[in-house]
Amino acid sequence: MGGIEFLKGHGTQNDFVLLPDPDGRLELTEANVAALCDRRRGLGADGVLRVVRAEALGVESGGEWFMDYRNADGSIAEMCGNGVRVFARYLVESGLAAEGEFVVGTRAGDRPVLVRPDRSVTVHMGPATITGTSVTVVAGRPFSGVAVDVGNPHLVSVTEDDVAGLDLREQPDFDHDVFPSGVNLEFVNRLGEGALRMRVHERGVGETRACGTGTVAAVAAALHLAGADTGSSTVDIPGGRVEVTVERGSSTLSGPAEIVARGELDAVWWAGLDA
Ligand SMILES: N[C@@H](CCC[C@H](N)C(=O)O)C(=O)O
Repeated sequence: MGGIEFLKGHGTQNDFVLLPDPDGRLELTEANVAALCDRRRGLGADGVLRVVRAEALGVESGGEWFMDYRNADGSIAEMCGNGVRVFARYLVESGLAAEGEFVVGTRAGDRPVLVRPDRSVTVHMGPATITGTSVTVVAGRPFSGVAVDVGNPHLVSVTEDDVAGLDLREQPDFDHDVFPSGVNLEFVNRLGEGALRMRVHERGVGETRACGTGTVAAVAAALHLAGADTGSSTVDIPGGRVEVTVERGSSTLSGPAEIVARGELDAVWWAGLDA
């Protein structure tokens, strides 16, 4: 039995296993994705990016390739900003797309990307929509936040407390009536004009070292709280720095993307995961 091709990559240390599956033959289940992403019994990653032709899934897209994204716990999410950058980098490095501009299909819709020779990728992330306010509780402390939809749900708390001191090892509480499908939680400090620092607790993963959609949500929320709806900012996360621009009805995310390894999954191990 032949092995299953994989690659490992990251965008600002938000790390992913990529599974090239052009014709949509691989069966992904919650169990096999969770095992693959486990840092002890699998390869370890914050999520899986299945690289599949949109046509093979019967998905409408202006692009040839569809990013089938799964969180580390096996759940499906609509969108992943760092994942799209890594996905695009892989397509170029493997000769499946030419450097420059092309479109990647996602569950949140088409995302145009620009892949540069210096390994940085800009993604057009679509609208960042303010949907209301809510509260999250970290280790008994409430933080009020701005709810932002970036294709997936976010609650952004801009705080004076140094976010470096937060204990995000446990799932913070949130209002399940406001976020019935769960929510990504961002905690943000303003560092100065056009500069933010952020930590994140991701839905379906836990604390990660970066979240692309989260950084777009953070900039949109910080602008909103300052009475603005357009602007640009750097966002420092534990895994590095990205640049975000929010406009009316659109946004962009720019940052690095790396492919770090490639190999084969053991076919017997993989087949046994669902047994
Ligand atoms: N890390 C991602 C977001 C991945 C999805 C998220 N955990 C969710 O469930 O919505 C990013 O870079 O945007």
